[in-house]
Amino acid sequence: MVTTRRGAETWAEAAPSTRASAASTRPRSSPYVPTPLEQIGLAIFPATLIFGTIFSVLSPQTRSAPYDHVTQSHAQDPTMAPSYFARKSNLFNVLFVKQGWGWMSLAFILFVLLHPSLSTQVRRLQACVRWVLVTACWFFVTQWFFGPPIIDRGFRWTGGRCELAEMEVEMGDTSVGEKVTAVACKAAGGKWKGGHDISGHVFLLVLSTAFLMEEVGWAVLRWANWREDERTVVMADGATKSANVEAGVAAGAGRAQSWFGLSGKITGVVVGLNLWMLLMTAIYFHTWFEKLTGLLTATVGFYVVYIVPRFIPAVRGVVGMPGI
Ligand SMILES: CCCCCCCCCCCCCCCC(=O)SCCNC(=O)CCNC(=O)[C@H](O)C(C)(C)COP(=O)(O)O
Ligand SMILES: Nc1ncnc2c1ncn2[C@@H]1O[C@H](COP(=O)(O)O)[C@@H](OP(=O)(O)O)[C@H]1O
Repeated sequence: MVTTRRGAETWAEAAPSTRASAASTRPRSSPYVPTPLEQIGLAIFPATLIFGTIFSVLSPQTRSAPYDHVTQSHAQDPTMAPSYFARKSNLFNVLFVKQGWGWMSLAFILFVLLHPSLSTQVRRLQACVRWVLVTACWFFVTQWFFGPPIIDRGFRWTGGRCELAEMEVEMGDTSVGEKVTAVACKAAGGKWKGGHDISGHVFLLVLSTAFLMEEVGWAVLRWANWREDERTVVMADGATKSANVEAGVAAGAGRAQSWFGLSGKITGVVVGLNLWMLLMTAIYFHTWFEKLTGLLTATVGFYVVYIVPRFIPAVRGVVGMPGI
């Protein structure tokens, strides 16, 4: 907790002049990189992946369970799988992650509609624009990108193929090999093998968690004025200023009320489940490199939606910034 000269006051209770002088002496964060607070939040993702990967190597139960490199999973038989969470059929995977974008979107919509910090139509609209952008990113990477999604295109560019499709190509149907996706291949009973398979689970779980952390985190921090907003932005004249100069509502407007509200708490549950399932993917599925590329792909989406607007004023004018 940050205290003032008198020692007993919290940062939020301090006089505005005290906070202003502290802010002016504090080094400014760069608009080109996440703030120190965001860096702490984002570090959770690589830390979870590293911990899970190390755990999978050290755990005798996990190491001794048979692993299939084509399906990127351990034996699925309940008597042989190292854990309930090592099975693709586990309920958290089937009902939660496989519908993960839907759950994240539901939590977000509830937050936009119910949380008092998003009191104006402009704030709600800009939050929805950011959702459309991250949803387009998810859609292009995992569902469709003018044909097969980016994950499937990457798989084929790196030499992967559907074994069944290859057979058909040999029989003269050359169009099949070009059009096939992981879903189509598996549905046709083929084996999707040989390429680099970016982890869709890592991508989805990281991007949707980072999205909720940005949207709910900054909105609640400013609403409660629990901590000084550290974000900086590049203005149209090239000057770098605190993001507060563009804020429509004073920080701390909701200090006397419930900070998170029901919708913020629901978001917390989705974030908690996401992180748990990210850990399970880290322990039981994929190679470390496929998890890393899942993380990097999500990081690109995060950077475009949340950091780029800070240094391109025209983009910021359209998408806004959470909590501002
Ligand atoms: C030409 C311009 C086109 C612009 C297109 C813009 C984007 C439009 C998006 C339209 C759809 C939005 C709908 C959003 C509502 C939903 O949430 S959809 C319902 C829920 N579905 C999911 O959440 C599916 C999530 N699952 C996955 O993404 C994948 O299953 C996976 C987890 C990433 C991995 O799958 P595997 O099979 O395990 O590999
Ligand atoms: N945490 C998890 N729990 C259960 N299954 C998981 C999982 N993480 C990944 N998987 C499974 O591992 C495979 C590869 O996942 P992805 O590429 O999305 O990261 C998928 O198999 P299926 O496609 O056969 O369902 C997926 O369901």
